[in-house]
Amino acid sequence: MAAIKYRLIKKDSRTNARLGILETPHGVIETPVFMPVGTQATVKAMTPEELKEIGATIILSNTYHLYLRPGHKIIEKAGGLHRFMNWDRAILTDSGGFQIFSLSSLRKIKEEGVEFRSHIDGSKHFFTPEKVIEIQNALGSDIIMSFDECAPYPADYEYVKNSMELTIKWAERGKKAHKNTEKQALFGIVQGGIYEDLRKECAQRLVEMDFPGYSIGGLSVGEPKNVMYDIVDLTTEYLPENKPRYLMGVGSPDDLIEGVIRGVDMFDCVLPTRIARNGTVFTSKGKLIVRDAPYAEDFSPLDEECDCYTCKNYSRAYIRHLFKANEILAARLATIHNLYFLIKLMERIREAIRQDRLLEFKKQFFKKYGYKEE
Ligand SMILES: Nc1ccc2nc(N)nc(O)c2c1
Repeated sequence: MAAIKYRLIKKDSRTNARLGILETPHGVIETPVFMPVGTQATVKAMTPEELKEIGATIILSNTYHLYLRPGHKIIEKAGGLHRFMNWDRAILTDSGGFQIFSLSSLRKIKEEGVEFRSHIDGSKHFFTPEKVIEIQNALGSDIIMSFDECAPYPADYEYVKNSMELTIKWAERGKKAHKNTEKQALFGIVQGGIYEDLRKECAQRLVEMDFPGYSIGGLSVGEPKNVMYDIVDLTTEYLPENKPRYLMGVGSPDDLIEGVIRGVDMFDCVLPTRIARNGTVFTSKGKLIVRDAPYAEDFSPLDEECDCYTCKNYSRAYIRHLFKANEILAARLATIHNLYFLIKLMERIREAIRQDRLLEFKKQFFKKYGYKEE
């Protein structure tokens, strides 16, 4: 029996959007889904109960960070990541490839693996596809990622081609090393930069290896939005309909809608939690920097149309005050709201697919939010 089961419930009649159900060992997930990021075994400023309250069904954590601190062996001794962080719904762990390239200094990429220095204390480490699988097996996450190289943007064709070849080899080695297939679903990660032929080749070769799900990596790394959208469009074309597609590191409200339209089922992004801590929140009429002066005597909620705990109980003036006073509650109230906003957005997207009016929903949301149509 495989660790996860994806069922395609309905395809949108005019786009590549899909309504699906993803069954995992830690609960059922309705897709398309937004996954809050909990890199170091916590979604910053949120308790698991608050995450459940806002409707989160799956969260992310990270191999690179948890290996460095507190160490995957300690988490294994604690009974695994679910037990350690008191989260009994689904967890997806990223493999660390991306974090090594974005966080650590002194990296040496070889066929065998990647040598890097910890961003915490400069100690030297060596990740291989086998090591990364072993760490994720110890963490016990429900969905785990292959070890990949996320090519930088921009990068020339030769570099991306070699990098993609390495990602394929590492995916094969990781798949061989992964024994716990009943409990943990290993996804392949499609790379290939912005090059159509490399994306097609990478997707086809990963599909031949028959993973239970596929991530689209190497995007949301600084490329223009329309380039990202085009690469997503062409990559999903080569991925099987009956398996989930996960667009890594995305995103903002417009990116979520555009990604769903192009056939993506799963998303994660640090944006909602990160900007919340800096006092920027999503609202149905666009982003709002609540710490700004105009809100000093604005006693309305962050968003008139939002029914989250924050919007039901606190005013912009109060939340602005908390930010100005550097109070911890500021980050908590803004984070609750931002995560709820995106999780609610996904719920409205799923409803729009059900009613076959996704494009109308996009038009209406974009107009109100202040986005210009692509
Ligand atoms: N934008 C991103 C975010 C996370 C990623 N994780 C992995 N493993 N690979 C990528 O290409 C990513 C890209």
